Amino acid sequence: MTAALAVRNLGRDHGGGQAPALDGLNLDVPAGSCLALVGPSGSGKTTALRLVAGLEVPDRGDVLLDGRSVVALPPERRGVSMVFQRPLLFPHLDVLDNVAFSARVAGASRRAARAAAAPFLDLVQMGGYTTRRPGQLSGGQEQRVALARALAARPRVLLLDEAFTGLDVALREDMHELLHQLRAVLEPTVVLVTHDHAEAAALADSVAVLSGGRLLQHGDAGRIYTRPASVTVSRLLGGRNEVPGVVVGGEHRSALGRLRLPTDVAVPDGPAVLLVRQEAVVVTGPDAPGADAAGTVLAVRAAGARRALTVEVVSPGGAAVQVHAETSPGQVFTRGERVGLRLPSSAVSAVPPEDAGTEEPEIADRRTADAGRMPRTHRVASPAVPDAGVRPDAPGAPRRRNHHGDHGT
Ligand SMILES: Nc1ncnc2c1ncn2[C@@H]1O[C@H](COP(=O)(O)OP(=O)(O)OP(=O)(O)O)[C@@H](O)[C@H]1O
Repeated sequence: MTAALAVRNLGRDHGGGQAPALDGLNLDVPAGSCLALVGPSGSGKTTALRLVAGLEVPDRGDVLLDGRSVVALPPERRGVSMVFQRPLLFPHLDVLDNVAFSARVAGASRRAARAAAAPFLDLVQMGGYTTRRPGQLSGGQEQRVALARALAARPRVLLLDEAFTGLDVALREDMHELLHQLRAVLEPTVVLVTHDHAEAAALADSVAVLSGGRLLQHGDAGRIYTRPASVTVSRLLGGRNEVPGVVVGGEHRSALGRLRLPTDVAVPDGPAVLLVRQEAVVVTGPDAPGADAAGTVLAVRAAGARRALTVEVVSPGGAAVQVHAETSPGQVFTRGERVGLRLPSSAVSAVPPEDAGTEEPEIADRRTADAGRMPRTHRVASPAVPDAGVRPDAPGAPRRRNHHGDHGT
């Protein structure tokens, strides 16, 4: 019940002079692994899932399961199930009949289909709700039933399109735990689309970053956040710290001072932007041993159980740079306080500047306009209109309405 998924040069155009929704996508997802697709709204994530599911036909390229092309197969014969942000259960069927649906479509009797469906409801801990109608369930319960229905089709590949987005934090964490358990038992290959970096980091083995229909980077989930290939990827992954400077002999020099780069960060000598994840920055007392820099707290903001700090560091020459950090629960800092900053080498990387006009090396003896540029407010988009897709196992179901209000063809 698992398959290696590969997409090759996958492309989809919608015409009308629009840029391709997906342009030359190449991805390999090993059998049983989980890939997270992330990227801004309109970057082609849902299109990629729909092409894999067979809900749309690619204009170019191929989709392969265990090395065999499935593009000529209808959705219901691909061994792929998709779960959407909205559960899309049949309101007139009880929970068990909803989960039994794919077996019924395949020709099983109602009794046999219900018997086969029951264990999947148990798996999602909804075994006690078999006779309820979807309208009698909470949103989280409905989503569990939708997941059970997708799994009951025994997919080799499970596609989750922002399937946990509408749930509250506690419920989302429950669903994450459930997905871990389901993966251990059923081992489907999973591709999930999410705007939530914590979700991608928690669930995925690898993360692919899309922008404008193109793949910018695909890498190990444990590394891509600390080794983004570019400033753009860093921003798309929610990274907030970008410190312009220069690299000389494996050392980054900036208003922060001199930082030795990890040996696996291969950046040539010259202008380079230092990237460091805000959650990896360690905030200490100003004179704590081992601090890489010291600065003044400019802002403190609640970030769940943690605090997000903005710290201004001024070099001896007067160059200023802002560093974003997240403190551990229990650490208390106030505006105006002097603090030390430690930048663990495992979380530090450097990439060439993308825009020579705005990413000037900042080692000169002057204050910069960085105060206005550095504190990035990265947008973690959340679509205004929830996905209203169809299931591949629902023949004749209507195409979804996309987020821009127009219908598919
Ligand atoms: N049926 C359609 N007709 C025309 N254009 C479409 C259609 N479906 C999608 N698009 C366009 O294709 C591009 C990619 O859309 P897609 O839904 O794949 O993006 P996404 O990354 O999933 O976005 P979001 O995060 O908002 O869900 C967008 O520019 C979108 O407007």
